[in-house]
Amino acid sequence: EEKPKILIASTVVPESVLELLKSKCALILIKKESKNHILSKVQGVHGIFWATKTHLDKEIIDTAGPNLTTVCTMSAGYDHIDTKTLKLKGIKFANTPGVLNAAVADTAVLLALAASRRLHEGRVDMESGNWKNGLQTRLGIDISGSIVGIIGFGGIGQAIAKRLAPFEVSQFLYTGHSEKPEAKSLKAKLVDLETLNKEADFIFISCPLNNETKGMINKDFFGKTKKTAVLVNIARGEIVVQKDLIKALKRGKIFAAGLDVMTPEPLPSDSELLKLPNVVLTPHIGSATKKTREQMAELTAHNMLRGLGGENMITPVNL
Ligand SMILES: O=C(O)[C@H](O)CO
Repeated sequence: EEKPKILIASTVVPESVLELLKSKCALILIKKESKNHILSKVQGVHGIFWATKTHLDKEIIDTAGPNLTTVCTMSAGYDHIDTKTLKLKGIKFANTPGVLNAAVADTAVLLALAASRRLHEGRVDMESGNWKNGLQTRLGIDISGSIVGIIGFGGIGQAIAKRLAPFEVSQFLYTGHSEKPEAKSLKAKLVDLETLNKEADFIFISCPLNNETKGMINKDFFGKTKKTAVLVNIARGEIVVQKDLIKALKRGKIFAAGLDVMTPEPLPSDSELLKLPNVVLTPHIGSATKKTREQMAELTAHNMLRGLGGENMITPVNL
């Protein structure tokens, strides 16, 4: 019996995971992130292992042809995948939720502390010989006693709250479509976005990017934010209207921002975001620890093998 063929669009899959896949499948490894290159290799595959930010669009899915039964993305987010076409064609689809919650939530805490305590500004001042006198010009915002708002209270949002609870937060607020049972032990309260915005001292964005959330954090939003608020985004850049955020930061409509995600990525090196003292940036490294990336690759591979074998995948997305 011939082995199923899978296209692996990635340069980041560990050797051990490639070995596991090789034992059961014929691998077509794509090392260039170019769509044309992918199009030239994808025809006839049974599975697609997607670990690139390139959009997996209708053209690629169509070009793969009727053999294709299983698509697995090595990411929690799947805004870069044309799930509508997958659904239409009855192609099975899985992502990697859960295994990255801790690493991403750690990054959120890192950014919240760094932004609220003006890490970037202080460092830049030191480099330019501007230590200044005393602490009075460097005052930050406390997490202890603060109200923390979490937009999107899924696995990552909850992991952020769990990490921050020992910092003596006074109240957690969250937004979402329904009350989460996990919220109870954290005494987190479901509110609408406007209430969260009005009340929160720290605002974390940890929801998926989709039609509902795209551009949701915009000029109107910043018009109602506390001037002392700290915004952290570890989700997707496009949830925020970046030019509105830049204005809000410049005009003191909010205190600071910590961003792991932005628009576009990579961020152009002349972006205004890089020039603002009250912004802390990391280059989309939320899940980037050795252990987490390995676990994501392993989960993707197991989903793939199960999908191809006609078994239930571990973390399927119900389209
Ligand atoms: O969605 C995810 O898993 C992260 O953004 C890394 O790709």
